[in-house]
Amino acid sequence: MANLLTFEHGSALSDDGSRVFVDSQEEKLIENIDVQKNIKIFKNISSFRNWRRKVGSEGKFVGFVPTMGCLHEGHLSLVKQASQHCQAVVVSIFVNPSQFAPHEDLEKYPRTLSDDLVKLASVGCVDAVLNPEVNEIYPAGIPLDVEKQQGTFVEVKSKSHQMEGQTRPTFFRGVATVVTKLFNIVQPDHVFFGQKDIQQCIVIKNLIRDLHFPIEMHVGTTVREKDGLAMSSRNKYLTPEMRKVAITLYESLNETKKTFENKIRDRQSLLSPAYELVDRVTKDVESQKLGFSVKLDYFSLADPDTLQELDKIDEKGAILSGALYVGTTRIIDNILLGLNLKHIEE
Ligand SMILES: Nc1ncnc2c1ncn2[C@@H]1O[C@H](COP(=O)(O)OP(=O)(O)OP(=O)(O)O)[C@@H](O)[C@H]1O
Ligand SMILES: CC(C)(CO)[C@@H](O)C(=O)[O-]
Ligand code: BAL
Repeated sequence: MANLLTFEHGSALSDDGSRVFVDSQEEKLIENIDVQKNIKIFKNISSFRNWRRKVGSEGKFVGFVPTMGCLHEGHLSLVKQASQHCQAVVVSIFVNPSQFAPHEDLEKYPRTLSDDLVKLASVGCVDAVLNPEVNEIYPAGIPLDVEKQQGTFVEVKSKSHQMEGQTRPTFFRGVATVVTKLFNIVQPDHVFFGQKDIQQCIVIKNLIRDLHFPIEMHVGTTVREKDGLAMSSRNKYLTPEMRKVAITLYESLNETKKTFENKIRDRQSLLSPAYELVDRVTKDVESQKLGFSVKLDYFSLADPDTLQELDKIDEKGAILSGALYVGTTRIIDNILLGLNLKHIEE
């Protein structure tokens, strides 16, 4: 690596303005990623913009995968999808404070940058990683208490209060705000989000439309572990005992899916088997005294456009989703009934 200019402890600025890491642990990583695989790692928005301008002037389409890091195969599948649509792929790694409520896990959220970079390098199709500091993204600061916040925020009304929004009332405001900022910085042509966070996809679809972003959104199917558990960075929090129990959420959604496939369409008959399974597991875990508890947050059977809860599914289909606490870890999942992902994308 030529002409490194050290500018803060543990990191350096290469001559094209991209940031690389030079502490002893990561020195090898630079050779691996920055030189061999040619991933540019940007800490700084203005140096990213220089790179973006150059890529645009070469006539390349830019695909963008926003993440909070602690990458797994779900993220990598979006990266691969991006490389099929675009000549340049950007991944952001930014744990966004504004989508965490004060009681949530911002502090302990896994931050695994070195591992993430190795994974991205192994995919071989990532051109740039944007890893900004919180104060650059939020120049006015970002206290988690919404009442104390200052500056500019984005809300997608009528899509943010249902389902996930009931338990996390300011979550989608935080997501919409940071995604708007990231879209303004990255200026992508195509963006890639995962079905696992299906309501987030719907919020972003509306945001792109309402704010006239010239961006096409793609939704990647949920990548699952062998037993069916949706991959998720927060699965890291689960102990082996919790991990076994976590599959209950997907299994219960599948109970409802089987009922739907038997041509049943009314809410109560559809959701009963799911509630029964969770109830059974909740009691089992309690009686086995495993040292943690299981608690259902919600099941939702919602209209795919309005996100309103349905009493009956019609030809339009429905989003079946749920959230389950396994100990203090909250996992989410969903299955589409009678519609496909194209409907969510368009
Ligand atoms: N299992 C998965 N399959 C496909 N895409 C996924 C999967 N998990 C996450 N994604 C997508 O990756 C993008 C970045 O998500 P994020 O970094 O929050 O990871 P996460 O695993 O969802 O984390 P968390 O556990 O905090 O919800 C989002 O668009 C998300 O929907
Ligand atoms: C879209 C996102 C990166 C915004 O912080 C986050 O909500 C996520 O990882 O799903
Ligand atoms: N993947 C969604 C990020 C969050 O739950 O904060």
